[in-house]
Amino acid sequence: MSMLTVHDVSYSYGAKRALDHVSFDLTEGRFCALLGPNGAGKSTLFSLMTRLLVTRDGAISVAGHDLAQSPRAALAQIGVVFQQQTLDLDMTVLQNLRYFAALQGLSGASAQRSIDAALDRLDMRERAGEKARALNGGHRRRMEIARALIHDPKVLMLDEPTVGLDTGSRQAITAHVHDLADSGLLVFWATHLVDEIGDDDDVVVLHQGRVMCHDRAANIAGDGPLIDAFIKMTARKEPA
Ligand SMILES: Nc1ncnc2c1ncn2[C@@H]1O[C@H](COP(=O)(O)OP(=O)(O)OP(=O)(O)O)[C@@H](O)[C@H]1O
Repeated sequence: MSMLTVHDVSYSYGAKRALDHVSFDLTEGRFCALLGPNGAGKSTLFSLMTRLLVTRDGAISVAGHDLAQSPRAALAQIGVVFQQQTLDLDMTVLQNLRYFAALQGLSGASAQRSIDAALDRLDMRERAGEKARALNGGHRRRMEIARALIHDPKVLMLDEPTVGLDTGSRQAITAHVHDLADSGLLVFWATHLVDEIGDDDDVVVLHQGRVMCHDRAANIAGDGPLIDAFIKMTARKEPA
């Protein structure tokens, strides 16, 4: 089933065209990387998908809900982890999650059930009593992913979630998030790091605001490594 549809979306910051007729369609139970170099338009697309920005050029729908016409229904199906950390470091993991659950209208036993389920999915239950400040970078990110799952969305979006993490933490997080896709979520993962993508993952390559291709990673890579295909596809420089 179609979970995230981007249809002919364009966006400009003044004279700067950041997205140019972007279209793709993603289905449930998949890990899809939005792969693009710096400045490709990944964060702009995330901002449009979460309605931090709006455009009249094109349409986005989430789990069948048009984002412009039914924003509440569409946003209810999205869990999002932004590039910048958004935790209260002086609260415990559990307090942070309870606060977010309350913002989502969850309380009491049902909130606790959702929190426990989200912590289990990220293997974070034993950290629930620790202050966020005491967690390492990888565990803070895992907690943010758990938080994004509390309201049981169908789509999990992450904007370059491994920036600044060491190799072990990056690998742990990419493995956890692939497991979430295997359990039925659509995971949409913006990155410029090819090594976070497996052969079986879907990839949308974005460059200078345009979709260069959308296919399985193995098909894009062909006979060589994915990085070579990516560099070739994104070698073209913007005209001065
Ligand atoms: N507020 C803004 N005003 C003007 N131009 C902007 C603004 N934000 C982004 N841009 C430009 O729009 C283009 C797309 O930027 P965007 O941040 O979406 O790319 P990105 O792929 O997320 O890059 P990065 O990986 O560096 O975060 C870039 O050329 C950027 O310079």
